[in-house]
Amino acid sequence: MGRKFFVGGNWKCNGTTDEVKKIVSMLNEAEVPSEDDVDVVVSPPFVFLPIVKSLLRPDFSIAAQNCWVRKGGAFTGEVSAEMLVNLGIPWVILGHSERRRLLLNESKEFVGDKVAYALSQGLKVIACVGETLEQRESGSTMAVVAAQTEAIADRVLNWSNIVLAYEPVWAIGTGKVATPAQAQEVHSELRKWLHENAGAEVAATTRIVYGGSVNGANCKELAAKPDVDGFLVGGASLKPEFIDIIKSSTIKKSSL
Ligand SMILES: O=C(CO)COP(=O)(O)O
Repeated sequence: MGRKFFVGGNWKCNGTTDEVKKIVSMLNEAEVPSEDDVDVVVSPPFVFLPIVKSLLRPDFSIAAQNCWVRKGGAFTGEVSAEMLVNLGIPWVILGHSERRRLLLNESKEFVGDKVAYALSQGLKVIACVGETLEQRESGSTMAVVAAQTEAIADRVLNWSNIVLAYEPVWAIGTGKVATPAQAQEVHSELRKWLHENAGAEVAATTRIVYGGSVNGANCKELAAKPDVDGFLVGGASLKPEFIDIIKSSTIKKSSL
C-alpha cells in the first residue's frame, strides 16, 4: 500500500480571530480529494486552536506548533502535550527550524525528547529536519539531517505516528524553493537512512514531506517525485492556493 499524501499548513505566528475565521471558511468551502487519499492538517497558533477546532470541517485535522518536552508544571509560557490531548488536538509540529535556530536554540536532543514525550502521550508528530545554506554549501546536508533524524530514532521505536518534514532552512519563507531534484535527493537519502537505522518497514511507510516556499505553482512538480509524500506549507497555507497544494495529491494517485 502506498503512503497517504500529507499536506500540513503551518500558520506560524499569524492571524487575528477574524482572519482565522476567514481562512477556515475558505478551507471548509473547498472541494478537495477525499480524506482516504490525503491527510490535511492545519496548524494555527495555540490561542486559536479551540476556535479552529470548533469551526473546521471534520475531514481536516489540527496540529499545534509546539509543546513542552515533559509533563506540565511550573514552566511559564509553555503548553504541555497533555493539554493538547485534553483539547482534542491530535497533531503537533516539533523541531521546526524557527525554534531550533532562530528563537530558542532547541538542540536535536531536546527535539528528540519532545518527539518521544509527545508520542507517549498519544499525539502524532510532524518532526522537522533541515540544513542551513552554509551547511548545504559545505556539503554537509545529509550529515545534518541524518543527525537530526538520529536524535529522534534514538528515542523512538514506533514511527507510525511520525511524519518527517524535510525543510531546508534556506528555502523557508525566502521564495527560494528546493528544486524537485534537490528535494527528491534528500528524501531518498533520508529513506535510505531510515532503512538502515530504523528498519525496512519504517522506511517504506514513513511519510517524508517537503517544506520551504511551496506554493500553488511549484507543488505539482515536487509532488511528482517518488519520495515526496506531501508538504508542510507556511506562507501559502494562509491563502486560497493552499487548496491547489492539497489537490496536488492527485498527481501521486495517477502515478501509482
Ligand atoms: O516553515 C515552513 C513550514 O513549516 C515553510 O514556510 P514557507 O512555506 O513560508 O517557506
